[in-house]
Amino acid sequence: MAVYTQVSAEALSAFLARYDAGQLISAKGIAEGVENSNYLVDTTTARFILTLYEKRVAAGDLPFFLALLDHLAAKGLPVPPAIKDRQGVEIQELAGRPACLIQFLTGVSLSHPTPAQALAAAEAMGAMHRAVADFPLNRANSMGHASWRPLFEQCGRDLDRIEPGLHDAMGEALDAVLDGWDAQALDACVIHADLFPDNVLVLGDRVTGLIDFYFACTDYRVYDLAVMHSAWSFDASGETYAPAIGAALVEGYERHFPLTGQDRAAFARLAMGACLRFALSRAWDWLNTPADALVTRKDPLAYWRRYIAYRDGKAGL
Ligand SMILES: Nc1ncnc2c1ncn2[C@@H]1O[C@H](COP(=O)(O)OP(=O)(O)OP(=O)(O)O)[C@@H](O)[C@H]1O
Ligand SMILES: N[C@@H](CCO)C(=O)O
Repeated sequence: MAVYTQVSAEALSAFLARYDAGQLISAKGIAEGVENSNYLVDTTTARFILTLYEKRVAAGDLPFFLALLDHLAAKGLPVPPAIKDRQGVEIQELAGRPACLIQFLTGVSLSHPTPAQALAAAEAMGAMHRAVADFPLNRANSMGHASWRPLFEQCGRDLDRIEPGLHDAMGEALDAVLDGWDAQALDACVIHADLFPDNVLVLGDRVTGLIDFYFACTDYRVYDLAVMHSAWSFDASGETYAPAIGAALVEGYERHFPLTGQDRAAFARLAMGACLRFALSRAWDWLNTPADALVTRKDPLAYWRRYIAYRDGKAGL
């Protein structure tokens, strides 16, 4: 369960008093997610999400994320902007953490997407990439390719505790994927970088929310599609590839950005890179989260298996 920071009713009532947001009725910790602490907050006037930012979100990056959400919301994308208090302040401090009160969006977090939902979500990602064309800010990708080897080295030989031989196999994978990564002549823009099914809200086949922009950054545009492809087109164990979902993602995305020959040629490497990014962040968390923590650790091997599928041409475009 992703509630790392507990908030008392008194502290939350005092926090809400800064806003025109009614009186506190209830606040429930949200089980989903691994990065931040999230509460569903009901007041006498509305429902909100309260997010307290934890380990991987630097407070100094919050103005970028919130400006991006405001920009996308102003263009009609279904993203949840932060609420401003009476003084116009969006970023507060609560229980010792940076905190924001966020607009609640209706819809259901996806766990087992259908091809129609995949198509709609990838189309929404394409619309997002269009909408950032005049967004003036940039943010380096803190979980981008330059961070993978340092993270691998921090995990070190402990990787072999996850699976014997994993350390050397991942080392070889990094050598192969990183060689020439920088030299790829691909478009870059602000991307979501973590658009997993659980970060898309839907009602039926309609996308009602794109959420969790806290890895958003400037990187190769098609890398965002590759992240999405790796997250959506496999079962949870990473063993079974679902080509119909993969094809639906590409079809949806191409409604905004038809893939060029260069995009297609780069795709397998981008997807392998995405797999290493998530295998490594999961491995780090796996090795450093106590087994009795109130958060469900995500399986790094489920991402390592995806890497092998892309490498061996068993998944892809
Ligand atoms: N604005 C919102 N409106 C409605 N529900 C939301 C909103 N923001 C978050 N949620 C709910 O809270 C859950 C957790 O949120 P979120 O994915 O942002 O957490 P996280 O810890 O950052 O997750 P992750 O592990 O994906 O990085 C979501 O799956 C969704 O159900
Ligand atoms: N979406 C990521 C968590 C955020 O880094 C994962 O499933 O590993």
